[in-house]
Amino acid sequence: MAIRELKVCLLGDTGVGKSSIVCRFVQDHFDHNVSPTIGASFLTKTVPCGHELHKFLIWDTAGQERFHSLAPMYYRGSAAAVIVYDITKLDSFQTLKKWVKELKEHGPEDIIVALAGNKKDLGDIREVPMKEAKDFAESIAAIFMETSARNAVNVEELFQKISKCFSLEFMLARWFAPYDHIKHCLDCFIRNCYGICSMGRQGSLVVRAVGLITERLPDRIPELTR
Ligand SMILES: Nc1nc2c(ncn2[C@@H]2O[C@H](COP(=O)(O)OP(=O)(O)OP(=O)(O)O)[C@@H](O)[C@H]2O)c(=O)[nH]1
Repeated sequence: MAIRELKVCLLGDTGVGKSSIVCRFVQDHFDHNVSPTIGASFLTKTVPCGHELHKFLIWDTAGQERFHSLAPMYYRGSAAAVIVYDITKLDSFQTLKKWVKELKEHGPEDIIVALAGNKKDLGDIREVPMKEAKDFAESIAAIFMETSARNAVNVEELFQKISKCFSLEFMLARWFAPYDHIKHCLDCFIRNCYGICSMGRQGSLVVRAVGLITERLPDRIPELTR
């Protein structure tokens, strides 16, 4: 099975639970007395996604203000960023908005952004209404989940959602989106040829996809070349 490497960074205020989310995802473990991250830490985990394997290269950044200037090193070149806030701390949601702005201005152009409202288990003392966060996520086309690293709620699901954004079907659909006239061909391609094409760099994959469409669906060539 082809392996796709996905660099992912976690951003957000200190104490919101970034390291705990990563620890839950990678080791299925929760530590009540985790120390604040210094600089950043790095972990990996490989998960299946359809006919592919996705290897997450996870950079868990330090939330303390004194480390803020290091963050670009980690979000640069990232395929996705998980911005974490603590649902019991309104301030951490304001910080999240600053991260969104910074990523928009200085982050990779096509980065996938996921917002995680952590400590869902402390819902009775929440300060950030779920609807407000969800609406904000929608307004910036971000993935949204409320998680609990402590109770293992939605952590796996969060990474699955990110993973899906890099699945073959999803990426092909994104690349071909501007070409409405070959949409039907693309649908046919996905239905008929999925699993045959080799994974590679984006360009070679697209070339191969178009090659397969023209080979298998010659009657569609006029649409492709219109
Ligand atoms: N109740 C509850 N506590 C959590 C949860 N996730 C993390 N915590 C606690 O919150 C505190 C901070 O967690 P960390 O994972 O260190 O937070 P962080 O965002 O990595 O912090 P920095 O490394 O300083 O940026 C720890 O005491 C954790 O045990 C959660 O889902 N629920």
